[in-house]
Amino acid sequence: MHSQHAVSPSAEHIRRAPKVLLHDHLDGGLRPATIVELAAAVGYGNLPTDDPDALGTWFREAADSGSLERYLETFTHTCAVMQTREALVRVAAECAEDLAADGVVYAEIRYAPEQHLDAGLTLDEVVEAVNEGFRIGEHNAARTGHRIRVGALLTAMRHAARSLEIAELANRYRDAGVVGFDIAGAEAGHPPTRHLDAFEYLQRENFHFTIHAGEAFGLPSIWEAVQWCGADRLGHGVRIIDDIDVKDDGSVSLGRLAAYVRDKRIPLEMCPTSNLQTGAADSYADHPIGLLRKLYFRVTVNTDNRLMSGTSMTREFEHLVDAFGYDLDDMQWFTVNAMKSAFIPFDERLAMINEVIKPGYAALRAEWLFPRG
Ligand SMILES: O=c1[nH]cnc2c1ncn2[C@H]1C[C@H](O)[C@@H](CO)O1
Ligand SMILES: [Zn+2]
Repeated sequence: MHSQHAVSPSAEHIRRAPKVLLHDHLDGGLRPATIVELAAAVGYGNLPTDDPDALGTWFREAADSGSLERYLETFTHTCAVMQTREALVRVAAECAEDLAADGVVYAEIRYAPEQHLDAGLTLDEVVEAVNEGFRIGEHNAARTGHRIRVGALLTAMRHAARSLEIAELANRYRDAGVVGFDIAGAEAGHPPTRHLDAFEYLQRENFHFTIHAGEAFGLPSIWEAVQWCGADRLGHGVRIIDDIDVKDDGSVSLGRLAAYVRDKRIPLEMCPTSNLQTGAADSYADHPIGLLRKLYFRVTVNTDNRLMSGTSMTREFEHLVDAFGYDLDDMQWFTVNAMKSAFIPFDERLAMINEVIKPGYAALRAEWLFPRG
């Protein structure tokens, strides 16, 4: 029997397959050439180099330190050039265009509005500029035949004290382009429970949020995010693996927390390349995503920071195909998982799955039936 299922998808297949991205930072995905141009326009003189190629390499190498704290230092440069309305509109538009060209059909892009106030913008102006950029990017992408929908997640920085204000901001724009809330930044020493008032506010408002947890710090951070804060999803969550015991005979037992996360279908926003750079995993083949997928956790595949990780959704899937032998069915499984876990309304998620994602994979799977010439 000739079956597409046994065929490893090519890079071109992977790029054309519909993909869903839930965890991607706006300030971690700029085009190097755009950073150089914006820096010149706003007079930012601290870039390590003005050559776009060299700058792209610099970001990847600087982020490849094995430490989340050092990784996060590289964002000083991207945030520095994202302080004006024009810059934010442009960066957001290019983000949507780049993702659409990579075959992403739905994306939730996060950023921290509080990091874009240095030149005098208000929080509301930041949100409105980014939303405008996403709409422009969606429109431009559609004109080139790539349809994408982009929603914003507003991030509060976990070392700062503005989380309630940012949660209120997110809720204010919830029917105007913002689909949820997030907490990011250095994990060790900044437990999510410090931001309980923000999470409780969002719960009272029936709004959605995800929390970066279990990346640089282990199970206690995941436990707090889930059981104290009520996170709808976990950013990374890789350390849930510490609560899973694989015995020599291959049998597996889950601790209480891992069982809870799986039973409740709590989505894990996994970002393999980012995890290798910050030291949360040693290699693609050793990345917990392989075991978690086998155990049917609600795993999703994400880019985190395309600039710092030199990655894209296509590249993340290429690495996983190499490491675990995934085929188009696996890709569809990850993609449907992600769409089910999105923060847009249920009927829209279902329509994306049934009208866009499944038909897209079906068309790719059927290609072997037709001669190519
Ligand atoms: O992987 C991450 N973990 C924690 N914080 C992160 C990660 N990637 C980016 N950030 C931070 C740096 C950005 O400036 C901020 C908002 O996007 O979120
Ligand atoms: Zn992140």
